[in-house]
Amino acid sequence: MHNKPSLRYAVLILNRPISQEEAFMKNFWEKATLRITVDGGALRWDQFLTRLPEEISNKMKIPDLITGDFDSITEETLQKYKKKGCKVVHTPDQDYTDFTKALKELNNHCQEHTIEVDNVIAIGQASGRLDQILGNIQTLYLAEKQHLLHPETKLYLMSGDSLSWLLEPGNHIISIPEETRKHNRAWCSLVPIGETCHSVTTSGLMWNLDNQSLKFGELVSTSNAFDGSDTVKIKCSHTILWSMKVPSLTGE
Ligand SMILES: Nc1ncnc2c1ncn2[C@@H]1O[C@H](COP(=O)(O)OP(=O)(O)OP(=O)(O)O)[C@@H](O)[C@H]1O
Ligand SMILES: Cc1ncc(C[n+]2csc(CCO)c2C)c(N)n1
Repeated sequence: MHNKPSLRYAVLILNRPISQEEAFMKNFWEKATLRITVDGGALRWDQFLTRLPEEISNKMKIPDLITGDFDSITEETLQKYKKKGCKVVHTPDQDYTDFTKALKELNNHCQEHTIEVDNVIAIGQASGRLDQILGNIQTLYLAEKQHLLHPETKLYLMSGDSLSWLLEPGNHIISIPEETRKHNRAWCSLVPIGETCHSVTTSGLMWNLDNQSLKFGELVSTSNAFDGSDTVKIKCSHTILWSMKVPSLTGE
């Protein structure tokens, strides 16, 4: 047995209902190195806390940072968290989404406080507004292309029991949790966003690709599945969006 390196991560709460199971979300929040709520995300966090017994929610850590253009958070909630001592950063720029701006503030905060995180996990149901969902994918791209985060920091979007991130050109090995492998409807997908991925080769999937091209209007690998292997291996020539089911965090 060897010790796993400690996981340093930041959690970002976007403006969607938090569908994660209470025990998971509570631990995930408490163990984070940094906690950020993005605009209306502060309301969602506040609502989530009402699902926990008061003696527990009262003892929980407060957000380190509340950001946004503040068109969604209520003044009451903003003041409540200010009083608790949360740092508030207003990001009024209307050329970037609050999620994108929150990543910049996260990076500033890390530099100011000499904090390092290996992973940033943004939590928010992908639902309702397709433009916001696509905007969130654009943020994944901007984080990479505009170096919004430390080059070693990975960014993930968690929506209910689905986890998504970008696979940059090259080779990737993804460990598949046992619970996902055994689940008979565990899905995954490889989606080329904005450009053709000229060559993709995979192993560990129900529908593997062999030096094939992914392109909208031609081939896009949605509703793929795992073949039971411990890992999925992917070689891609261009950036693609990988999404997969993670162990149920919703009790479903
Ligand atoms: N329907 C949705 N689906 C997915 N993500 C969403 C949705 N609505 C909001 N979000 C995420 O939560 C963040 C904060 O949402 P909020 O509603 O406060 O922002 P907004 O003012 O409507 O839009 P923007 O974030 O672009 O300024 C958004 O930047 C986005 O990442
Ligand atoms: C070409 C272009 N399209 C849309 C917007 C609008 N916009 C994009 S992000 C954002 C913030 C939302 O809270 C707003 C209003 C823009 N600025 N530029």
